[in-house]
Amino acid sequence: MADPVLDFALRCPKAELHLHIEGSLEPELAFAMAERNGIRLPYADVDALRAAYDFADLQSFLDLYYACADVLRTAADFRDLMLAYLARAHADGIVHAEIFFDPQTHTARGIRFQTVLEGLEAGAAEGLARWGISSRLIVCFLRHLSEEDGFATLAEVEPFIARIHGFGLDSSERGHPPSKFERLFARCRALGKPVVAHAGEEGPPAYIYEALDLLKVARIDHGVRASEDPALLQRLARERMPLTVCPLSNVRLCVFARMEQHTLPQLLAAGLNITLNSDDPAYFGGYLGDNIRAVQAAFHWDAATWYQLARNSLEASFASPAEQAGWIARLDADYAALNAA
Ligand SMILES: Nc1ncnc2[nH]cnc12
Ligand SMILES: [Zn+2]
Repeated sequence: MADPVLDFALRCPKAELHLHIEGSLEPELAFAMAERNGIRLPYADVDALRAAYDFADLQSFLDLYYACADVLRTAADFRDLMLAYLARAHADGIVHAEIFFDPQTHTARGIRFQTVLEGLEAGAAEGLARWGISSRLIVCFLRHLSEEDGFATLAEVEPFIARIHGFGLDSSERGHPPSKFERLFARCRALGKPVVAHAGEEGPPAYIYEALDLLKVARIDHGVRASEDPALLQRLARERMPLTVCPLSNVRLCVFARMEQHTLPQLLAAGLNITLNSDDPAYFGGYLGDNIRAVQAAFHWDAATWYQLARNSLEASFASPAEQAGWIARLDADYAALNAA
């Protein structure tokens, strides 16, 4: 490859910490599942579905994302979905992925939580066997639904709690502040699990404060609107709070008109603990490698910046200190080889 810095950024060991497995459903796979499950998607073919990926905001994306998730019916569907994602992740140097899934999207359609979990775990086990890629599952609550609905979902999750590595909050952000879920997240933490939340994607900086102070999150998902609040930037930097930023997602959902207008450079300059992620790669123009290429084309970062981003992702993961140390040793070796070349 002609550009050694980009080559390093693409190949070095890294973690993906913000990935919705339902958002990795490629149109080809969606149509294959629709056919085998006897479902009609409201699009003529793969091209017509892809042509609908023209979003004005988060809600316009979510409407399509939930409609497509209807093809996921059996444990085999969830397994295939997971394995397809892990294949792409492995190709992008990802050694560890923390994967969101939305149980309410499936249980509301009559699919049992256990079916979803077993399918995802089967895919994860196969990904580990084939490529050595490690993964963890994070249950996300849909914030457009009530806290009561979230508690009912948590009751379905609890028999399987040892197999769940954290809890998150996603879906329509505006009008659904983190404070709506304060009691639910207290219960998740009492179960001994770390919690994360989408905040400051479309919502205001106040939602980021609420995620920190009321939900007591270990990471902020997105958080890009923190750039509007200097005091918040200072706090996030001081606390070394990880932000799982998803650049292509932000452009596709019109948070920023162009990649060049993304606030990533400001967030980095403010000393924030930034990680890069793909969010919903089937819908937003690509996987982590595509995000890295798009960001590098816009900002031309040096190898030290890419090293730090990869390191941040490994250190902000919920993997054990021993696992992290092993991956960081490999990252350090790759970085030393680049600098020696
Ligand atoms: N980018 C995103 N924001 C909020 N909820 C989501 N669910 C899937 N992708 C999401
Ligand atoms: Zn997300």
